[in-house]
Amino acid sequence: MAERRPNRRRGANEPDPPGTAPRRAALRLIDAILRRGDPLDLAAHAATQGLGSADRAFAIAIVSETLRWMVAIDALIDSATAQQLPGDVKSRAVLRIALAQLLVLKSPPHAVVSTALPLVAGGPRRLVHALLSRAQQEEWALPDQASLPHDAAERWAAQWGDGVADAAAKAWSVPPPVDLSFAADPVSGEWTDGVALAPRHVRLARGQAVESLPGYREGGWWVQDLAASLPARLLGTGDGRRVLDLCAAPGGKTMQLAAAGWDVVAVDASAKRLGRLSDNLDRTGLTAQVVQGDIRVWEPSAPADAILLDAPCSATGIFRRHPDVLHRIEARQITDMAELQAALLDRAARWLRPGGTLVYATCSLERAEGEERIAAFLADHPGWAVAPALAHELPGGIVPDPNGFIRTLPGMLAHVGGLDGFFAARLRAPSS
Ligand SMILES: C[S@@+](CC[C@H](N)C(=O)[O-])C[C@H]1O[C@@H](n2cnc3c(N)ncnc32)[C@H](O)[C@@H]1O
Repeated sequence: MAERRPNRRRGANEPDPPGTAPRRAALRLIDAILRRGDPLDLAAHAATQGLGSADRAFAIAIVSETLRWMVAIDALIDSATAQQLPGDVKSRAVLRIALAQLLVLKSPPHAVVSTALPLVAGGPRRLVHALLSRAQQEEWALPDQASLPHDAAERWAAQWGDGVADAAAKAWSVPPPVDLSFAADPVSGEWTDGVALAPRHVRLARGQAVESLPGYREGGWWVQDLAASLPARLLGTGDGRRVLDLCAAPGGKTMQLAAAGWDVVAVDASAKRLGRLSDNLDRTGLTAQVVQGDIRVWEPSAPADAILLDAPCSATGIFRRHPDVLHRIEARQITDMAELQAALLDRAARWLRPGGTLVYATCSLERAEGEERIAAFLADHPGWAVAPALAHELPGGIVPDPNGFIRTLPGMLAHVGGLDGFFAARLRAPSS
């Protein structure tokens, strides 16, 4: 992107300096996330409309790094202002994205300042200018480790202990590696840059363009965090038996199940997300029956041998990849999600043949959406039992918890790039 030095004074009708458009988009996007609570990936489309792909990627990078480092950036802003700027004023948002560019993305300072000032037109331009100048003169720097937003830090310290909350902050400070799941064991020698942490898995260092990796077109693999691949592994091979993949889109687990020989019925309420699932099946050459349905009302025509319910959840476990999540999710949403999960689990349990297996999973780091959900389900459904996950079913370094559940936490496998936070329980239906 071409950049130029800022004019000393700009007239009201002067055009924005080059490079302002992606920053303006970043400002819209961060507003949608922090004020309206919109997810980054949904809001990005509207906020970046009209931008080319490089500017769009830049706007999203600004927002992602702003969110990841926001606690530390806010502390810097507050240390330099006599009166604390309210959390939701535009000038704070402009300072946040400008400081993320200066301190994280290392954008040229003159470009950061010249493009920040038009964003506060009609507001405290002087304050913004003075603070950004001070940041440069005093060579402000961020700490080595990002801090979690207050609510998440408190919730996780209370649920998992200070060590896990600290490991989460560490994990949040660096973008995560790229995990690939394979339909069949990868050809040895083809992935020498990667490390296999489980069968049909390769982990690559971050920053690789997925489309340029070997075999992308042939569709032998797809991107899926190692933790996200664990629930489907609990169902083993299908040998043509029928599995209901409930809440299936965009289809990471559908592809695993199809590749493992299951006859898959993939159900999801979202037509748009099912479109991505169908694209994924087309690319990988795997097959599944794709059904659009809300499982609060939809019903299968016959009982299934197995069910995978990858329930909608707060998604707090995937905070490394979605740095907006921890800024958006509040206790109330976790409670609402837990209620929905209970309803979906209750319906899914009716659709299994006697003695069949149901795997329940969420990408959440909240007990209310995992351990507590299953405890409540078992209390309400006599005859159902936990079929404990076994150590040999899991990658080395991950062991089932004392209840036989899979609970991946920040800090696990940290020496090889860590894991998303996931919960999975395998349950057995009564045999009659
Ligand atoms: C965690 S995502 C699923 C991820 C997917 N299993 C995978 O591995 O790629 C949850 C999904 O639940 C779907 N969903 C939410 N509520 C639903 C409902 N009532 N009925 C069916 N699908 C629902 C959402 O559209 C979303 O695609």
